[in-house]
Amino acid sequence: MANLNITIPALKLNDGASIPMLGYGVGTAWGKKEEGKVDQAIIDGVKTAIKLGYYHLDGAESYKNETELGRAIKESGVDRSKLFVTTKVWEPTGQTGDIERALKESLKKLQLDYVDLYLIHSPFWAKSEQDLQNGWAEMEALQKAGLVKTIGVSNYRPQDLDAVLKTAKVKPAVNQIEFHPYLQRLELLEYHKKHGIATTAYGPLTAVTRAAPGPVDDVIAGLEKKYAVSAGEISLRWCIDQDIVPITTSSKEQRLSDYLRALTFKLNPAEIKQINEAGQQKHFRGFWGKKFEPDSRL
Ligand SMILES: NC(=O)C1=CN([C@@H]2O[C@H](COP(=O)(O)OP(=O)(O)OC[C@H]3O[C@@H](n4cnc5c(N)ncnc54)[C@H](O)[C@@H]3O)[C@@H](O)[C@H]2O)C=CC1
Ligand SMILES: O=CCc1c[nH]c2ccccc12
Repeated sequence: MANLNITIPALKLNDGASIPMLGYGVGTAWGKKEEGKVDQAIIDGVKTAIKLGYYHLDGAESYKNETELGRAIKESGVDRSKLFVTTKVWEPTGQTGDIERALKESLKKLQLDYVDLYLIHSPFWAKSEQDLQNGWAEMEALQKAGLVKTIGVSNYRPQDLDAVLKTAKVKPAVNQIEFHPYLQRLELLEYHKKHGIATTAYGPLTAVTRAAPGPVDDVIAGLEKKYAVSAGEISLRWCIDQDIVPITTSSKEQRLSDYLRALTFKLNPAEIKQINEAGQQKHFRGFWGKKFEPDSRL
């Protein structure tokens, strides 16, 4: 296996912190049903990713594997300050103190005294605008207390961000969303740009994996040939070249190693446009489908 020995570049966030431009997700591939028994395969998978240079690790309370993520971090031997660790709070109840309790529990499992990025996993728990605003105020307090470096959200739509921004003292630094050629989120990306919110992308390989075949196939095949990389790497680069941070995952070391080739070339604006135009001919949402109705494209 070629060791590319690549340092993943970083994107500056609106609070001055830097997020590595490619993340490793500890989520869907190995989502555990129960917290219970420690799963060595998850620990080994994260350690492999770290060994390859994936220092941006994307976890969540709901993945029920923060214990494994924490052990892998410890056993990796990489200095904590070099890693960028994200976790997410699942469904707060709206009661003050709820998010703080969840974070403290996460930190305990992760064996960390802070996370680099803490996200509210989705807006769908909130029963009102006020819930969203109170939840965000709690996040601000946690940042102030030093338990998290950067705060953000995930799966928030323009209307959810509108509610948060009405009362926010600190703007969300990040919105983690599903993003790929078949779900381009143009209105939301415009909103992010206007407010200085960075976009991180889950499901970045969707168009070439679970939503394939489709109208981007020919464009991507041409680019695979031109840059001598795989469709996955073109998909990741398509995000990076739009200043969007892809979060991918695999249990296969070879795939994770190959994905790093996404950092060795650049798509030109015409190539990005070709993917965008082809992608807009199909719509596909892989996660949270029902929750996004009636407008699944938001
Ligand atoms: N905030 C949220 O609501 C969500 C966050 N996430 C985060 O994003 C991370 C990545 O999400 P994914 O959708 O898994 O990302 P992804 O689109 O990069 O897909 C990765 C998956 O595709 C598979 N894959 C890769 N190459 C393939 C090929 N050639 N043929 C078939 N399958 C192939 C991998 O084995 C892996 O399971 C998760 O681990 C999690 O951390 C994921 C979903 C929702
Ligand atoms: O974050 C992605 C979607 C999701 C929400 N909860 C879980 C639990 C396990 C795997 C994925 C997810």
